[in-house]
Amino acid sequence: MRKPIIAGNWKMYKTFDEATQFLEAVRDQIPTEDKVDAVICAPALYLPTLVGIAADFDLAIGAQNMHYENEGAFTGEISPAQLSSINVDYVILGHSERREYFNETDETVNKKVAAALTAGIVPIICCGETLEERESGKTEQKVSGQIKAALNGFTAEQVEHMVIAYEPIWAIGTGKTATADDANQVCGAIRNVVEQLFNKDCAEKVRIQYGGSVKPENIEELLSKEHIDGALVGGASLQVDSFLALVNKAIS
Ligand SMILES: O=C(CO)COP(=O)(O)O
Repeated sequence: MRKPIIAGNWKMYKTFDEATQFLEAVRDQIPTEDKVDAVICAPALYLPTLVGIAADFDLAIGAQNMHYENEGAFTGEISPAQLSSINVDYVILGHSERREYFNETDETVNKKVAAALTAGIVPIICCGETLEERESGKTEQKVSGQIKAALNGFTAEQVEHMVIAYEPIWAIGTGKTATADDANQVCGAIRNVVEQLFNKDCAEKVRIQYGGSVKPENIEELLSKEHIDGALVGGASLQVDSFLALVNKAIS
């Protein structure tokens, strides 16, 4: 049985005060039983403060990106070693917005996954197809290619602790959710790829999230499906009430 993981991706939203107030508000309401992993992936600027606030309750803090080198002349970048030095637990890698606007490629995602492992940070590896790819029947081909590239060079023991997020690009921030059955089918295809590349045990252990217009109203149906182990949530993770509702629904 895989433990569900609900991760909020705040993207480039919230001021510092809004971010700290969110965590203070969540502090006393987050479920204490160990039945769900709740994560907030915040703007890098706030990570040390948020890690400090969340240290005494059940919320993990993640970054939204990082470089693959631990140090160097890379102005404006943040390294895996720097993230781990402030006890960041997770990092989102290969989000479609980074692939589209910031030249993230399958190759850099693969290097970043390796760097995250070395730094002891759990990667949340994103994949997903465009509307055009979906409509031309290329969804599984696209997603399998991204996952094969991202997982190239690792062992089953490493991969089983990673998180994969299937986020169809056309469903991100649009209010259009893939149907639970469609999302489950693609998540199942990803699990098959993991089984082919590694083994059945690894495929059964790796957690696969769905992302794209997830909200309290649709999360239960998504999570009721065999291959969907959680959600990577943008808009609905920005309000305390909806984030908590998502986390609570993941355990009920
Ligand atoms: O991109 C996403 C999470 O990484 C999804 O965003 P929305 O939940 O706002 O559609």
